[in-house]
Amino acid sequence: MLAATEPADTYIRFRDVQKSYGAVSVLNGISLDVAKGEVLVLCGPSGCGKSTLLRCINGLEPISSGTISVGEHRVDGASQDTLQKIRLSTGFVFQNFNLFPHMTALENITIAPRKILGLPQREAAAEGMKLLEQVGMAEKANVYPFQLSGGQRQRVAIARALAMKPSLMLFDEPTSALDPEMREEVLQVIRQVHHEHNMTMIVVTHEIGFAKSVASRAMLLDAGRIVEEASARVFFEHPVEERTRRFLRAISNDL
Ligand SMILES: Nc1ncnc2c1ncn2[C@@H]1O[C@H](COP(=O)(O)OP(=O)(O)OP(=O)(O)O)[C@@H](O)[C@H]1O
Repeated sequence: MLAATEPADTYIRFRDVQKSYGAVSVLNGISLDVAKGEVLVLCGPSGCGKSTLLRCINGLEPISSGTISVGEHRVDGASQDTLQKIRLSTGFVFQNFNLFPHMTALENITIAPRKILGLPQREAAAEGMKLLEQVGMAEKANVYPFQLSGGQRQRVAIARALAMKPSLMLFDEPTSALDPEMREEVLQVIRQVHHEHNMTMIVVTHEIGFAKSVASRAMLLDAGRIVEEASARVFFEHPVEERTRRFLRAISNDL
């Protein structure tokens, strides 16, 4: 049952989440709601807990206390069966692509639908080709990851995540390993995925232009605490907290 203050269309809900690695406390009382179809941009200094927060969402990291729910599922304390359901409905795109090096672009995309969903090869390949077209990579279907640029690898990784028809996409610094000229092509694909699928997304990124163009909300995390959370327009143009202003100045100077 939802509390009266919670929006009915909440897809991800954190309540007072704490996460420690041994004696090191990494998330310190995170409470957060992400609505269905919303794009939340998450930023913060190195080591503040951004990747840990993403990994807690699909149970890759168990939390120390508090509660997390995703869709109809409670993540903390979930059975392996439930965790599997949550992970299958969550696409995860990492900084370093994590493509299988010995498989072509198309094979990278079809492997999970074939092995996990039991899709016949022909159907998986047809779906895979559609996705490669969507990310502008159809002509590279039979090419291996080492023959692709970083931006192209990341576009294949996005198509691979989409092949499982997720309801949620988590992006962990998807462009930070890329040269500046390749970043835009990946950001454009992420924008397009959102527009075409109206998918709920959390994107860890410091790309302000991208965040302004696609994010509904943005949030600054520092030392495992939410410093500021606001609409993307307010967050990037009129942040309330001095810490946010300082952070935004610092990342603008790095660009
Ligand atoms: N498996 C682990 N065991 C122990 N400590 C960890 C583990 N994973 C992360 N940490 C620590 O937790 C803290 C937060 O790490 P996390 O990767 O979530 O930060 P981040 O904000 O994503 O950083 P970055 O921007 O550098 O990727 C860091 O101090 C990190 O060293």
